[in-house]
Parts: sequence; C-alpha cells; structure tokens
Amino acid sequence: MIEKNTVPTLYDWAGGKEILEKLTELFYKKVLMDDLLYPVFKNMSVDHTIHVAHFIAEVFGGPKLYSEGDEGSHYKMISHHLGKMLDESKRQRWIKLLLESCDEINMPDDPEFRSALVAYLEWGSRIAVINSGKTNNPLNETEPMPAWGWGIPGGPYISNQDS
Ligand code: HEM
Repeated sequence: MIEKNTVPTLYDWAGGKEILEKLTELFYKKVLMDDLLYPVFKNMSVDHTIHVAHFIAEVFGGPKLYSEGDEGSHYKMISHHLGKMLDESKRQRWIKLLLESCDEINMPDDPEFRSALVAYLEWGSRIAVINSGKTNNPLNETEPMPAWGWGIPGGPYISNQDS
C-alpha cells in the first residue's frame, strides 16, 4: 500500500528496470514474429531491446539509464526513426503488441497507471511515425529527454478501503 502523501514515479510503480527490460524482451520477440513489423525490425541492433527499456525507464522518472548509461539522448532516439517510413497500421500493431506484453508480464493494470502508459505510448509512437517520414532530425542535439507523469489522476489507484 502506498502512503497518500508519497506519489511514486511511473517507473517505480511499473516495477523498475527489471520489469521494463522484461517487457521489451517479450515485446520484440512478438515483433519479430509479426508479419507487418518483422521487415521494420529485422535489422535492429543487438542493443535495441534494452535501449528502448532504458529510454522508457528514464522518461518515466527512473534513473538516467539511456542518456547516461547507454550514451543516448532524445536527439539520438529520434535519429533512429528517420527514414523508416512507418505508417498508421504499423504504429497500431506496435502499440497492440506492447500492451499485450504488458498484460502477459502482469504489469500494474490500475486505471491510473494504464492511462498514463497509453497516453505516453500514443504520444511517442505518433512522433515516431512523423519523424520516420523525414530525413533530417528536427531536434537540437541538446534537446532534453522527455519526462512523463501521472497527468490529472495524480498518482496510482488507491482503493476506498485504504483511505
Ligand atoms: C513511445 C514510442 C517509442 C519509443 C519510446 C521508441 C524508442 C526507440 C529507441 C530508444 C530507439 C533507439 C534504440 C537504440 O538506441 O538502439 C528506437 C529505434 C527504432 N524504433 Fe522506436 N520507439 C517508439 C516508437 C516506435 C514505433 C511505433 C516504431 C515502428 C512501428 C518504431 C521503430 C523503430 C525502429 C525501426 C528503430 C531502429 C531499430 C534499429 O535499427 O536498431 N519505434 N526506438
């Protein structure tokens, strides 16, 4: 049970680094078995799976696993999407497989967490599609990493029993 006056980060509530690494490991297994997404990801780098976990971890308020640990940046992440020519059908499949993976590894499914998670995935994936049609990176190299929070709900679900 969480204290009412201490709101965890999305990263902590999700289960931290281990759960996010487990999530992307399962997700990219599904991606590589998917007819629509296999051609997009068949040449992905060996570090891709772990880098995406670390990127999301950092955006969700965790340690700087991507920008410091992996020497990444928001600019570099955007660069990876340039010219990939993604479209809405690929984006929707990507989201579907990711959310299926969340359920299969029993990530928190309270309304507040899933609402914040889906909002972030919608935002990030739509930006990925937009940038995939470009050849030049629209960001400055010094652009900070995005940061995501709970939004209006303000924190995870607390049942009436706990109040
Ligand atoms: C919230 C949404 C997304 C996030 C946070 C994200 C994150 C990332 C990151 C961190 C990388 C770089 C990995 C590295 O440093 O090695 C990357 C690369 C890439 N992403 Fe995304 N991505 C998102 C959405 C998408 C979507 C919707 C697609 C396709 C449907 C996509 C396709 C790719 C591809 C093809 C690469 C390059 C893989 C490689 O060649 O190594 N991404 N993404």
